[in-house]
Order: sequence, then C-alpha cells, then structure tokens
Amino acid sequence: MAPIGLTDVAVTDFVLNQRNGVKGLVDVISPKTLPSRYVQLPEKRVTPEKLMIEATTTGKGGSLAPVIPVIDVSDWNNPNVAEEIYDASTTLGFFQIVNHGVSLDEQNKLRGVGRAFFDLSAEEKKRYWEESSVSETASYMTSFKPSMEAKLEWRDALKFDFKNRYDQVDFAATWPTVCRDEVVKHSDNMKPIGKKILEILMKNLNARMVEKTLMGSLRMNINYYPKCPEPKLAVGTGRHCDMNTLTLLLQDDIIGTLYARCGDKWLHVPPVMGALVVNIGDVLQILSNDRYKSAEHLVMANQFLSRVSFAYYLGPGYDSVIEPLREVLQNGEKPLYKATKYADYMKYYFGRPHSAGNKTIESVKLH
Ligand SMILES: O=C(O)CCC(=O)C(=O)O
Ligand SMILES: [Fe+2]
Repeated sequence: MAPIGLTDVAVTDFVLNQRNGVKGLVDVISPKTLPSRYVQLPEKRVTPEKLMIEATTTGKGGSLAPVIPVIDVSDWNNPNVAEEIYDASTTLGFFQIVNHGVSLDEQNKLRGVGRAFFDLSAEEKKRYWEESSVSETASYMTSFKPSMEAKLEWRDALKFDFKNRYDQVDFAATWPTVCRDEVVKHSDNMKPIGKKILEILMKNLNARMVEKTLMGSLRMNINYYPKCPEPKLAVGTGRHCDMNTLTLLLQDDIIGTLYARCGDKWLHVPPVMGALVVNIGDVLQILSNDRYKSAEHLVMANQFLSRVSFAYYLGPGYDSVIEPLREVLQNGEKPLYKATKYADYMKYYFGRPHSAGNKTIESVKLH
C-alpha cells in the first residue's frame, strides 16, 4: 500500500502537472514504498525466470547462453570487424564496441553534465518541460507517454533534436547551458562512429550508403533513473524497439539495468568500461527486409543508485520514405514492409505508450 498522500491523483499532480518528474518525487517526498501509479501489472514486471542466465552451461548439452558481443573497432578496415558487426546485427541486433576513439575522460565529463542538468533546481528544469519548453529542440519530460499510461515508467529524460540545424552556428543556443557544450561535442563524436557502422551494414547488403535516409536526423536522450524503493514492481524504460536506424548508447558504468530481448527471455547488457552499446532500430530492419533485427529492450530500476544513460539516435531525414531497399529485393524477394514517410512512422511511434504491446514495425508490415 502506498502511504497516505501518494494516491494516483496526488502523484499525477506532483510528477506531471507540477512538472517535478520522478526525480522530484524521490528528492522531495522520498517514498518508502512504490506509489501505485508506478506499480506495473504482474505481466509487465521482469521477474527472475524471464531473465537469461549469461554464460552458464544449460544442462548436459553444455551449450552456452549467448552474450552481447564486445567488438574491438580500433581498425575499422579489419574484415573481422565488419563480420562481427554483421553477425550481431542479423541475430541479437545488439553489440558493444570498444576502442572507438572517444576517451573515458570525455565519457565521464558527459555523465557529469548529464547529472548536473537533473540536479538543477525544479524551477530551472521546468523551463524545458515538454510542450512549453523555452527551447524548440530540447525538452524535459518523464516516463514515455504519460497521458496514455495507466502505469508510469520510473524515468525522466532530457531530449535533444539536432534536426538539420547542424550547420547553423548557434543551433544549441536555447539548450540548457549546464550540458549543451558536452552534448554538442558528444554528437560530433558519435556521428562518424554511427556512419562507419552504417557503411559496414550497407556494404553487406551491397547497397549504397545514402546519408539522408540513414542518418538525416540526429536525436539524443539523456535518461535519468532515480533510485527506486521497490524496483521489482517498477520498470525504468518499458520494453520497446527503437524506431530509427541505429542507436549508440553510453550507459552507466556501474548500474547495469539494460536488457535485450533474446528468444523469449531478457539478456543482460552489462556495463563494459569505455564501451558504447549499439542497437539496430526498426528502420534498418525495414530497409534490409528483415535481415537486420530491431532488438526489443528494456531498463529495470535499481534500489540503491541512480543511473544516467545517453542514447544517440541516428535516423532517416523526416521526409525520407522508408521501404525495403531495391538492392535487397533484386533477386525477386517480396518486400515485407510498405513504403512509409519517416515523419509518419515517428508520429505513430510517439503516439502510443510502450505498454501498448505490439511493435510499431507491425503497423507497416505487408501481410
Ligand atoms: O537507458 C538505457 O539504457 C536505454 C534507454 C533506451 O532504450 C532509449 O532511450 O531508447
Ligand atoms: Fe531504446
């Protein structure tokens, strides 16, 4: 039972209407039990039997459970790198890369300024709240689609849209000063890494690298997961696939609460020092006519420590039309997806809560 005062109405008012987010709830009220607005239905909870046990033998056969591959990309031209990236992208849809050239120092600076934003006063943060943000391209919010969620996700986020402003000198002028320089720097660091991976993935399809279709939009989320009184009952980010082409994630270096779908279980994506987590999004699955796998994933909550993560999303230009590539279909293969403008796909994606269940990609599937 939630303590008196933490009724659904009171929590909704404090977290959403008063724009304090879930971090505000923890900082100001510090509930000792999970308010019911956050208690997930039993089928949505990630219980131990739903987890895949890593690298242990499974009975007499002795086969190993899969692990998320960690790929050394110090030499992008090494054919083994392309092969490992291709293998991971066609199976789990998840891998990690190390020796990508972004130093630990830069990563830790970004983690520091990300936390610094969420540590600002409530008044300061509220200026960026969703639809009334003082910035057109930076917004602060909580959960995923609160107006449609019976149960909220235990997460706040600060979102950036680099749009096509990249070539404008002061495109970040309205962004929170506490983190904007590092966010811009991070984008400068991530863009070429994303491009390398996309080049490899296109080459393996014998397809052209069309930047506008593959990385014509660039967005980023700083996710903040406060410590949670009853993490077993909650979810940090509900299960979902990313809608874009490729996501590069700098996750927390200590708290490992990210899980990727593997068969009917959830596979841990452990923090690896200095690594970036890479996952395939819906658009690459569509373009490749199902060769690349858009991997479902979720984030759990943690009782003892807060966690920050930085998700950098490369995606098509908003007016690009997404459909299986000609090169992939040339041997008479049937397209599995209908042509869709990316802006329409995005609108549909953001119009439904994570808890809606069926995947967004199903909406463009040809039956
Ligand atoms: O926080 C994380 O580790 C992942 C967040 C995520 O899946 C997303 O922002 O799309
Ligand atoms: Fe995601």
